[in-house]
Amino acid sequence: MRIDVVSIFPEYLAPLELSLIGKARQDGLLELNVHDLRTFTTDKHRTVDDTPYGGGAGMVMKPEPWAQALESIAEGHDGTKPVLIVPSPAGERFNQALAYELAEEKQLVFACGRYEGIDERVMDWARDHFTVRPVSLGDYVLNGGEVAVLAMVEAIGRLLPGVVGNPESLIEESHSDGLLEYPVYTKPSSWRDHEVPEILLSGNHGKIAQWRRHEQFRRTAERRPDLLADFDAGALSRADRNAL
Ligand SMILES: NC(=S)c1ccno1
Repeated sequence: MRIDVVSIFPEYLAPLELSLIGKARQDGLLELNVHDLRTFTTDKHRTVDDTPYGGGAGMVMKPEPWAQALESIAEGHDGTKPVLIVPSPAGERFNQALAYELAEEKQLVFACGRYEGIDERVMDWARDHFTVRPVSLGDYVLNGGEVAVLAMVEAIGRLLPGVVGNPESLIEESHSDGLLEYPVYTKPSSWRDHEVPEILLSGNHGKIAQWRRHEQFRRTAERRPDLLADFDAGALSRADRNAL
């Protein structure tokens, strides 16, 4: 996969040189390019914003630098358009399912807006060259898209083949099966008068699996009942029914 990020603060994306994503880049599992939007300006002040038509507070990002930046990045992929992801509180909600969907793409381009946002005509123009997807991390407002890109690139990048050491660890994570993950424990079995659940010391793998599944349902009901509302009751296995 190729990922491109366009920002007026490219240094904000430096953490993507670290840890799992950084190693994936070094190993050639992921190509990641960060572009400074100001590179695509033509005036001596390298201007990227201007006042909004219709009035109102703040500034709006000018369209031309964005069009030039995006034109320089878009690669043709045997007829499929790259996906242009625009982090925005006005976007579709990012979740694990969308992370898996986007991990299948050949090229993702992230446009980090600042100020009051990017001139909407950029999105209209971009639809001829990209699949344009405004995406929100959550119902809150950040000062720009960079923080959201860090989160999304990590969530997507870790799903790519070879990035995490043990692919098994992706299977039982929160949201991988529509439920929150079960609690985990390690040595010592007794710690500051807090004990590891006996069942986990029993060696009975069937009972342990049942206990873990029950904990997933219990936690999800307690913390995220909305997820249970979406959970397909018809998909409940016999093991699930026993765990409930
Ligand atoms: N909620 C998101 S992703 C966002 C981007 C910019 N401001 O908020």
